[in-house]
Amino acid sequence: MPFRPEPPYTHGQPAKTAILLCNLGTPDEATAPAVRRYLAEFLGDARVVEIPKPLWWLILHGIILRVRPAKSAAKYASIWTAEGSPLKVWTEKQTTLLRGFLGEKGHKVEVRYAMRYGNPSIASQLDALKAEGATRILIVPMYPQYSGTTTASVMDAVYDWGKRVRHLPELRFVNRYHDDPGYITALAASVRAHWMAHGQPEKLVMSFHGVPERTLHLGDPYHCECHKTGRLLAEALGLTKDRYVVTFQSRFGKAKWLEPYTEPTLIALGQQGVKRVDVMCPGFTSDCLETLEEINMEAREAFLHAGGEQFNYIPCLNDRNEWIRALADLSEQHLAGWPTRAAPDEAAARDSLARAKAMGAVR
Ligand SMILES: C=CC1=C(C)c2cc3[nH]c(cc4nc(cc5[nH]c(cc1n2)c(C)c5CCC(=O)O)C(CCC(=O)O)=C4C)c(C)c3C=C
Ligand SMILES: [Fe+2]
Ligand SMILES: [Fe+2]
Repeated sequence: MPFRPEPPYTHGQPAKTAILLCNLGTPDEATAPAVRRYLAEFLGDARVVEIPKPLWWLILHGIILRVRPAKSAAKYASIWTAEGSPLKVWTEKQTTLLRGFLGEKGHKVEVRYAMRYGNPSIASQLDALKAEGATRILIVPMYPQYSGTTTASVMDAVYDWGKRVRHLPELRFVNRYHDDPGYITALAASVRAHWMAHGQPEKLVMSFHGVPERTLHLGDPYHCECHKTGRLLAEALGLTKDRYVVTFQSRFGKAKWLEPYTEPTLIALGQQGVKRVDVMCPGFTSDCLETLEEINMEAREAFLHAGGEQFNYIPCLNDRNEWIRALADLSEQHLAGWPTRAAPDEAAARDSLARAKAMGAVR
């Protein structure tokens, strides 16, 4: 792809910092065509499904994209809000709150969000930031636990954008924050607030999104990072090992995924006589289809059918104050030590601009 024209004079300008929060993405509408478009992009990503392309393309386009969109669209319809998909609504809100939070602390930082799949795309938001003069961009994936399937895929999208940009901004990435004290504190505060209102359960189920088990054997740190989050959260809450369990949800396809699976664990707990569970999804920074429908509807029903009596869902971090503060602290830590250039070099700027004008590149 050819490089596109860019403003000729950009050196010597003062550093302008921006933060791009990157989430997974969600369909534009809760309809089968919109879900098909979204799933085609998502499941067409070789980071997400590692089956060799010719075979996977046959399965994806021949079966999955014909069958799944209608079923998934009905599920999306059950959680859709007046403002749109919860994932997008929360991500948007987090962006606004983080911008305000950093502004109040005196930081001149633009904050935007992008979606890895669907809209607004990572490329479109990076284009917009560059057009606004951003010279340093911190990429913050909204995934606390690093996985090749998610975090690395955000990086791919950023690098792909960079391949067609002549004058690249400086880039920094946050790889992980599964053990960040602010993130753990925010999770613990959300559980404590829930317990204040409802008392404590027999078991706290911490359900993380699953990934194929083979990714663990191939070196993906995701499984270990989920367990570390679980352990740190349990420690913060003073829970002994018998009071909580880390599980994995959202299995996709026939392969073995990380175990124990969430729903079968809840069924087993119900059958063993556990009457009350609290379920939370610490790996999801906003509520979405996988938490609101799969956990709070489907898994709830499975537990209650298996003999359980009380199923409490603890919402994701969403717009919690402690979480926005954690995001602000995390951003500050990653922005620290990033040198700002001294005052712009006025002479160089005039000279460069005059040359650009002489060449007819700018008017
Ligand atoms: C939180 C981290 C996530 C990981 C890791 C992850 C891996 C992963 N996901 C799929 C397949 C699907 N996931 C779907 C929805 C979905 N996944 C995440 C997050 C992670 N996925 C979120 C936040 C959501 C919800 C999006 C929303 O719009 O609310 C879906 C689509 C829904 C459906 O059709 O059921 C699929 C499919 C794979 C294969 C995978 C790793 C290999
Ligand atoms: Fe997923
Ligand atoms: Fe699901």
